[in-house]
Amino acid sequence: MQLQLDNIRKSFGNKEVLKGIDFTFEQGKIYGLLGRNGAGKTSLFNCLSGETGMDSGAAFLREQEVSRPLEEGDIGYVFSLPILPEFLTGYEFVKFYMDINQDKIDPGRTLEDYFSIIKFEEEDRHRLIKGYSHGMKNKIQMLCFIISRPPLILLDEPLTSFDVVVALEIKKLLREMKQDHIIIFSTHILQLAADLCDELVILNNGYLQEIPPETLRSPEFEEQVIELLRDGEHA
Ligand SMILES: Nc1ncnc2c1ncn2[C@@H]1O[C@H](COP(=O)(O)OP(=O)(O)OP(=O)(O)O)[C@@H](O)[C@H]1O
Repeated sequence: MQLQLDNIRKSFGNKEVLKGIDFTFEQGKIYGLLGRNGAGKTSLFNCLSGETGMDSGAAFLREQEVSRPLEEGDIGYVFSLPILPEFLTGYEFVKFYMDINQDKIDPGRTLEDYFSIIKFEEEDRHRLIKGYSHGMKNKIQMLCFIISRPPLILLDEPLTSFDVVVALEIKKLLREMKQDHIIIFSTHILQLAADLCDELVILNNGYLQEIPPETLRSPEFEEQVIELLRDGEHA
């Protein structure tokens, strides 16, 4: 499976944020999406998920030589600011989410199993989401894609809100899941990107550019990425 982005453009007023994004992402890999503040990472995710309309261009999922337009149901999106029904408890929400995704659930897993996967304390499961910390809300959002297993998973800087133990668990989980998905992960933490991701892409000056794999494993990795980001500033 591949995700093909074809000349995606997006402007806000006079500001052209995405100037023609062309890229092919492959199943089985975790992609790190890097870019300066305001580069357009969230805008790209929003365009893909349908949160925001793109001005032109398109996104396709390609499977066994057949391409079809990417649809909302193909995407699991973890926002940097989690959006959840605050009036429900975590338990109520996850139960509801499992009910509406019954056809997609791994049949061997129960609601308790899912909460254990994200290390969610028993006592917290029955509290209102309204009172959850940022990291706890992010965990619940992550659980949604663990349950429904969509082909494309977009993560907008999620691991920064997790404590080290949970971050490690989630990294492990993403690595385990990657075979069946396309995972794109935006972050400002270069070490995390180098550690977790199979490939890195930089959003620079409205375009998406691949970082050569040899850079990812080189000792000068950080310097080279910062250099690329600086170059983009003047492009
Ligand atoms: N709804 C909107 N209306 C107007 N401008 C917007 C809107 N959404 C994003 N922008 C602008 O588009 C540009 C890209 O923003 P975006 O949030 O996509 O960047 P980002 O790479 O995710 O940044 P950061 O790393 O700081 O989170 C910014 O200049 C931002 O102000």
